[in-house]
Amino acid sequence: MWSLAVASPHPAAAFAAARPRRRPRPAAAPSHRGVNPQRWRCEKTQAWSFWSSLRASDLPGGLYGDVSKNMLKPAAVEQAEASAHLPKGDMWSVHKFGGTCMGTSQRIQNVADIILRDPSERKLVVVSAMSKVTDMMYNLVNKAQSRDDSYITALDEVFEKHMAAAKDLLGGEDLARFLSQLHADVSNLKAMLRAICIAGHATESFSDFVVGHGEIWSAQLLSFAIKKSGTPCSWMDTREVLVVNPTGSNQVDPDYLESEKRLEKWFARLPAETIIATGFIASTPENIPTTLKRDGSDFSAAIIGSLVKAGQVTIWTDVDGVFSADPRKVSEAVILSTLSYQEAWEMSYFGANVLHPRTIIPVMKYNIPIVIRNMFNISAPGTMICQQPANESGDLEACVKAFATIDKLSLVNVEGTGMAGVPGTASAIFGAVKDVGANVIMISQASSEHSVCFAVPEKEVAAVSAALHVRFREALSAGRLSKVEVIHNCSILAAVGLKMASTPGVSATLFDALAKANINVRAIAQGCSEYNITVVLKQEDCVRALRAAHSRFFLSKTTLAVGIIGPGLIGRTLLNQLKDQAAVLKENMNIDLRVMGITGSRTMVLSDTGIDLAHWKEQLQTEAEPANLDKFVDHLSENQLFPNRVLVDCTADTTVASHYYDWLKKGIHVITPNKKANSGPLDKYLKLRTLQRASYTHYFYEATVGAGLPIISTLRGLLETGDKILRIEGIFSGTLSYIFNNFEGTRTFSDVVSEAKEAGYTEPDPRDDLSGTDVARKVIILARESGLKLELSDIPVRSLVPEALRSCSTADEYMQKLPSFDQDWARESKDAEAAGEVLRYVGVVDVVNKEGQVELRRYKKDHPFAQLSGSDNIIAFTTSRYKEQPLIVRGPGAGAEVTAGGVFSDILRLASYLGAPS
Ligand SMILES: NC(=O)c1ccc[n+]([C@@H]2O[C@H](COP(=O)([O-])OP(=O)(O)OC[C@H]3O[C@@H](n4cnc5c(N)ncnc54)[C@H](O)[C@@H]3O)[C@@H](O)[C@H]2O)c1
Ligand SMILES: N[C@@H](CCO)C(=O)O
Ligand code: NA
Repeated sequence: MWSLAVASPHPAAAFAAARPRRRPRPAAAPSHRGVNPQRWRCEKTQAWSFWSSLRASDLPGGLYGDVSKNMLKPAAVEQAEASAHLPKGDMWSVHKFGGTCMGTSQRIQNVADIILRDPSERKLVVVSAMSKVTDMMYNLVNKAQSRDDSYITALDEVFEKHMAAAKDLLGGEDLARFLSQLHADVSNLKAMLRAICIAGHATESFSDFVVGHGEIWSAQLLSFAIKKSGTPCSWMDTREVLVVNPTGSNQVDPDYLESEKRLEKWFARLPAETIIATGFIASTPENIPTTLKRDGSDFSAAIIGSLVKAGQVTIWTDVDGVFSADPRKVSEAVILSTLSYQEAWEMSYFGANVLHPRTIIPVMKYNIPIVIRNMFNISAPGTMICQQPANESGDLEACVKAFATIDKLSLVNVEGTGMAGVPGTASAIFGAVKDVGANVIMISQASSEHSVCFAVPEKEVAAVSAALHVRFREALSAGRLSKVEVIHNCSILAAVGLKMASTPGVSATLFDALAKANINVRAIAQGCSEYNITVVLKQEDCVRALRAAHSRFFLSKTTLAVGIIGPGLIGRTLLNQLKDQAAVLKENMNIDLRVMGITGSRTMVLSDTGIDLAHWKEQLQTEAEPANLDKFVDHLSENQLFPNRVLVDCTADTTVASHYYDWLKKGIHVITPNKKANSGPLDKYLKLRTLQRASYTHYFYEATVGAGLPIISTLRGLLETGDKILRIEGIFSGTLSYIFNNFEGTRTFSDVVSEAKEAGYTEPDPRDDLSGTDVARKVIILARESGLKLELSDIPVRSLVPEALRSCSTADEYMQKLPSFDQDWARESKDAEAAGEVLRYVGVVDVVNKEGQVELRRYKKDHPFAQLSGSDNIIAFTTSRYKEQPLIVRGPGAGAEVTAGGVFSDILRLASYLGAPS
């Protein structure tokens, strides 16, 4: 069940004060006079007419008198004379407690305590039968009808249940009175059920009469429990008061005028200040017992609330109020503090089954607030449903109160050019739909009139489609209609809010949230009442859509489900950084990052709610399953909890990179330090970038060049603001920078390479660095980013891997053999030093000439490139704006922490694109 909860600053939020608001007493309020014997007789006549409507053949001799006595003698009658005059000028506080609230003697006592604490002077409490009793009673009737004798023991159970509750709650004379009445009722019921058993049939009114005892007993129990504390209390058999007319289809319409008259009579007899009334049961105008059918006790409370013009109707239940969305689907759903009647109405349509829409109608007429409260959590203020003033703030969040979904729908699309301007098409379509008895849930037609689409329950769509094909056979064969198409497995997502009316931006925000979660909208409907924007989407996307929309409007967390591929040096450093920063992100930026899976090349771990980042390594050893990239990706994309999904590729693998296109297509964002995709075959790269630009799915790769240094973002910034790139030149390899910065004096080249590897600067295979390939890849990435259409093979590269070592099968073998070339390197370095120069391995993107180079060059010792230290990269952008002096970015361009930091900041950029505060 749901309840309401938005932080609205409406004064109604102050409703939590238990005392109902006082209003001037309406002139039409029932007058409550003293006992009037004339009316009492009138009541008696009605009761008789009810009984005479039962078929005599159904009843054993002698029963009439007994049962009618019961009907005519509610316990309260006996107190009538003793009752004080009704106080004037205060309004009724109406409460309703459902079966769960009345489930045990302890709970009934708690209900009594709640009522006693209500400071209102006049209280009317509507109760359901104790939980399960209504079912037990229906079961009795069913058993008797099917001539199953076990109805007798089943009735004994009913008796014992109530006797036990009474013994717990009451004592002395009250207990004796309740038990003697219970005993009398049960023996009457036994006789009646025996009659049903003999006849093998029970009329609806018989059945309703039997079942209604559940409410009678619970009302009596509660009224005795309240009286025990010294507060006068009467109970009301609502069959004497509520008059309803059956309207077919399991519904009844209250007769307010007649009910009000009867209520007046009741009060004339029993002017009580605290009244416990039976929920659910009522009478027909002919005094035949009936029930309020599916609308139940809430409806009783609402009708009675409207009859007494209550100050407030409180519906007690087992949830804290009405939620902003189904909390089983959206864990951040909040309790709404207030809802307007119309909003509550809309919400209840969508299964937020706190209230049936019909419950709202009677109280809405008199602007009586309904409060939904949790009887098991009295401290929760609950949700008040009332009339609300128009929104003046124009605040989008306040506009949308709640979200709801309906599953198992199909869309039917009737399309063709022959509809435009032809009156009667809609009537023909919906006439056919009506003829098969299908319920149309939403309708949409664009003003081009070339198609009408509507949603119906999945189970009705086959009949609808068949009927339309028959109805439009001629139009289809003549081509005036091109198709009657069914789109299965759809769901509806609805945003509900009275104040959406005339507030621009609500639908834009909703659709933006859906687009960013890569959710395709199949159809849209919004009536001009603007309480509700309905979108139809694929059922499989529905929960994600709900979460995406909810998190956008309720400024709850921007949630991101993360999958990490390749927990190597960078991957594990990133996981550590995520672990350390997660709480801060949640607290300060409302970003909730959950790592839902980690996969290496051999094993993987998956989680539905998020891996504990303090223990992922152990999990990868003990709880892992064999790595399977497809399964890994499915796991991430099928998670319903988090609308936004991102894969972080921390491998250097070409195969992994080849999947980015498919992932982006699935709406999964991709973030990577892996250069393979952007420096791979040009056609694939262009395809990937085109897809990325055309979709709402993001692809970030800042760490592919200069690790955490802002290289890609700087270049983007220049390009997007209209600067023209002329040349990008620099030291792009952290490894080679480190090597040449440290390869001085007596040190050997191979030692320095080993150090770079140890420091985590090198590629998994250091030959990728030494061969210049890694630099060439970076040059290609920047060249393509600048608009050049170059392949890796277009870049001439001076490799630093000696010919003889290029064929080594492993990186280790290469590292072992490297020292034999130290002498050659010593010579080259000495030559440079003698000329007052240093060796630097540089990359150039020459945009003007549309080419790139990767070379080992010598620079004078005072050249900026000669000033570097550690794994520094230096990148100089010469542009139209930065022509005399290039724009230079310099700093460590390799290493675990800075690289993982670059990847992390891409993740946060993604979160902010998805709506997190920036
Ligand atoms: N080290 C740096 O300073 C630095 C800087 C910028 C970019 N990068 C890039 O970061 C990436 C990772 O570098 P690293 O130093 O962490 O390398 P690494 O070898 O330590 O980690 C790579 C991990 O990926 C795993 N892996 C390989 N293929 C896989 C597959 N198909 N499926 C799943 N897992 C797979 C490996 O088992 C390993 O655990 C590389 O693309 C590298 O170019 C590194
Ligand atoms: N191996 C790479 C890592 C950064 O991309 C380098 O040394 O620059
Ligand atoms: Na970078």
